[in-house]
Amino acid sequence: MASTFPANEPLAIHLRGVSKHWGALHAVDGVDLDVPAGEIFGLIGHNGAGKSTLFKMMLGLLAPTAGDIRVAGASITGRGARAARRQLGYLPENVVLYDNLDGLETLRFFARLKGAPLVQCPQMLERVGLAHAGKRPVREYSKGMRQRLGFAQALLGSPRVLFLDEPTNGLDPQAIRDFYATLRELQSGGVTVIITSHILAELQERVDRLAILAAGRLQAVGSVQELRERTQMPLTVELEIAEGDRAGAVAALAQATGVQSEPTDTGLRLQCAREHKMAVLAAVSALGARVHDMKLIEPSLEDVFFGFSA
Ligand SMILES: Nc1ncnc2c1ncn2[C@@H]1O[C@H](COP(=O)(O)OP(=O)(O)OP(=O)(O)O)[C@@H](O)[C@H]1O
Repeated sequence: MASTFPANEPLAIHLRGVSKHWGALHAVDGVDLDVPAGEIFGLIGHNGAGKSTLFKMMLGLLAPTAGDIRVAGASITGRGARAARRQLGYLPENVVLYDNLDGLETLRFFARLKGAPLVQCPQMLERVGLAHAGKRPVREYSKGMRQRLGFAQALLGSPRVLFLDEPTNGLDPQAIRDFYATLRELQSGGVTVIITSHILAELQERVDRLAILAAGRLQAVGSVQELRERTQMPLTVELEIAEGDRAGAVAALAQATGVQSEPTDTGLRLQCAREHKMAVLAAVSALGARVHDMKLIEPSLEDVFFGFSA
């Protein structure tokens, strides 16, 4: 499942044959993956698919049973691993914070652990929209504020590769927008982001590429559009047509394309294979003024996910 990039393309992530077995349980099983620097890359899968285990191995927190892991150009185990880890930022699924520390003290604590400059702490609070709360104890923080503080600690030390495990958990819609805007800014500075989420509609528009993991194995890697095309799922066409014109439209579309449409509250819906899209559009166009409006709906990332992981 490895992708091939030009030889001179710097790779942020390079995995070959990576496995983690706990006895008979193969949590991660023979994963090959390349992620070029500067990508926002999604990792999706059911509960227990192996996402967090793969994250922890890429971060050097968990030793693989087998395989080769290079992150930000260096091996994450053995010689040079310490230097390699300084290039990484990590927001775990459940970030542990100390309730008695305030926001700024929390970041200073993490900065010392990471060897990051303390001067970055107020800047990171500002970056995640918590500048006003820096002196408040973390026990008074809302869920979303705690999550933002967790994100701020992941940004300390200006990492080249960021691992974010369900980072938008507990964030409101505005905070989610701000969060992804920050990711885009980081990306424009060459930072690579590896992100997991169960909210597929949120990832769909925001990742450059993604991987689908099931039972520890990669099922597919590509952009959302590439995966849509690979699953060969049909497109949906919805037409708004006045009630009196619907029967004639059904017959005309069936005759021109062989595709059967079904009635909806406002008109007709039909599904067609991607390769028949232009023929269907031509048939719709031939219906002329009978069609008041039209929507062409691509399969969602959720559809694609179920297509690959079923
Ligand atoms: N320390 C451990 N010892 C034994 N098995 C483990 C350990 N950690 C994880 N596992 C198992 O490995 C498998 C993968 O777990 P992992 O946490 O990586 O899944 P995940 O994809 O992150 O799931 P979720 O979406 O629920 O967070 C699961 O079957 C889990 O029970």
